Amino acid sequence: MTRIKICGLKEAEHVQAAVEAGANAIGFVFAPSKRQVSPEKAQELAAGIPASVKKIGVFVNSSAEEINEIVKTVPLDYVQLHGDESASLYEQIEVPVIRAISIRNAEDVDRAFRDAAPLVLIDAPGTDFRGGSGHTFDWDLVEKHVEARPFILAGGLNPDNVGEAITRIRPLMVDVSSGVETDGRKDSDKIKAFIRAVQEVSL
Ligand SMILES: O=C(O)c1ccccc1N[C@@H]1O[C@H](COP(=O)(O)O)[C@@H](O)[C@H]1O
Repeated sequence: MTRIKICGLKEAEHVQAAVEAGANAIGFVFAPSKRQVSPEKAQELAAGIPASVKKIGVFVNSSAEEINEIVKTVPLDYVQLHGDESASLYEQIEVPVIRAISIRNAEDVDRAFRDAAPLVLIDAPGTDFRGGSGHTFDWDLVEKHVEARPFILAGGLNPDNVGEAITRIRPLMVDVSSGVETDGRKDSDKIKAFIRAVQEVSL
């Protein structure tokens, strides 16, 4: 079944809703963002997440030292890099890297599918921040690459469009933030609806 990441969580009730509904991964944003959490808050939230649910930290242009310091505080399983980090940083980080690449054109898709990171995430370009814009990108650009390697799909997903995304480009994992919010705050009903929508199409 397609795996599910719910990103940008800051409150225990939303973490609980995501875990109980069947999320496979929870994302904490440590980068500048309206969804940013402190390492201490993420540590507290992570304590309530079972080991089977992966904890993923989102960073933009932090150094390996800064990232590894947070990995010591919060038991992260992966770090997701959304900035201009080079591949040489990957091996300096203590947990596996998910490389996020913004897709504007076919060259960006080629670059994403060639990246050296253990996992790649393809996303729409950010607006105010380096991700989490709530916008989709042109999924047609990806269709010819989908067999090349497993990938994570992000960017403007929501309970209404995630089924079509899975059917068309078959990602390993789908990742959502804006699409499960109401008025800028996570919404437990939308989190559950998103997870249900993935489960229905993945049967
Ligand atoms: O969510 C953020 O605020 C954010 C800030 C900086 C970098 C990445 C961020 N989030 C990631 O963006 C994508 C897509 O989110 P959306 O569903 O379109 O809102 C997702 O991978 C988040 O992890």
